[in-house]
Amino acid sequence: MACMTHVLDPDALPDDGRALMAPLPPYDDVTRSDSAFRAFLHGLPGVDQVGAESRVAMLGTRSIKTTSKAWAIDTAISMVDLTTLEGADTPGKVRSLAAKARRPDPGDPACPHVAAVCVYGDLAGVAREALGDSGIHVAAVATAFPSGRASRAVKIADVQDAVANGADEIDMVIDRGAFLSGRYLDVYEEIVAVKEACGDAHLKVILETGELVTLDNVRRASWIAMLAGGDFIKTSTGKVNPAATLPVSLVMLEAVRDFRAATGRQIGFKPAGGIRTTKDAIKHLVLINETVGADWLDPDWFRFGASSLLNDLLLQRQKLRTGHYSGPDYVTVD
Ligand SMILES: O=C[C@H](O)COP(=O)(O)O
Repeated sequence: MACMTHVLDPDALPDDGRALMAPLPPYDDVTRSDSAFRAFLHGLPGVDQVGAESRVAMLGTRSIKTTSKAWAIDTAISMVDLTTLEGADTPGKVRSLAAKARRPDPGDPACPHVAAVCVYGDLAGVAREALGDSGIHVAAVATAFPSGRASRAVKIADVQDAVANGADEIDMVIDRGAFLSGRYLDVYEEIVAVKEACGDAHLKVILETGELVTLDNVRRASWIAMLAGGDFIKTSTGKVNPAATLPVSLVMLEAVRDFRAATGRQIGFKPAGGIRTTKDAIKHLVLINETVGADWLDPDWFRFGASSLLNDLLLQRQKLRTGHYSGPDYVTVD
């Protein structure tokens, strides 16, 4: 992953922990108090929900040529965080997922590998070992995923454990209870603390947009996560419906676009949960291209969090190459 600039300037840190929370200019002042932060977040432009829905509906009707489709499928494969997040996960399941991540189509060496394997923290070591020097990242969910209901100390220990086990990407959940009761600074401070605990691991901040009620809240939570130093903002855990809807993705993409324009710092975006078809993936690629541009069309800056999307991408890829769908044993159905 390309080097990302940390939002904090370590040389500027006085002794008290609060200084750890100074975001980049021109926003260095907005977290000085609860009321200042609330005023900033509620002063962000309101989201036109009807406009967002009609824009994504319009983009969803775009057709793409067969040659572009082949490119889009391979690009989407290279952006998948291949995920298993079940209580019944075993080391064997993670090893077989890692094998699939490395060689999604064992019959075609030209098929790209995925971006990352995403697991619970206790299985990060198994994934790390199985992925070896493939260049595939190990992402671990942490901070009492998916509810986020635990003390901060427990969440930090969860992150440290996942990193010690070999995760180089941490997918944290925000405290939605704090967010929805207006305690924005608490949400912010927790992300800052988790980022510190990540060390060199990159941090994806899951907003769980299906619980945030409005698109205005999605915009506010995106800004909290970006100001706090998240490397990526991510829609959902995959455990709550609705998850990665296109209007939500549009709002979050606008947030990363506006944040880069204001601060010069680029933040990645990861829609996750409920993205199962090649059609859904291509709609997202069109949305990126139209909203933030080609700078984000790269696995360093865009990921799909998905457990079964890869299977459909492989089926459609095979269909493009051979003109027909392969038998049911061509992809593992999981
Ligand atoms: O982060 C990824 C999600 O947990 C996967 O959700 P999904 O099973 O709906 O693809």
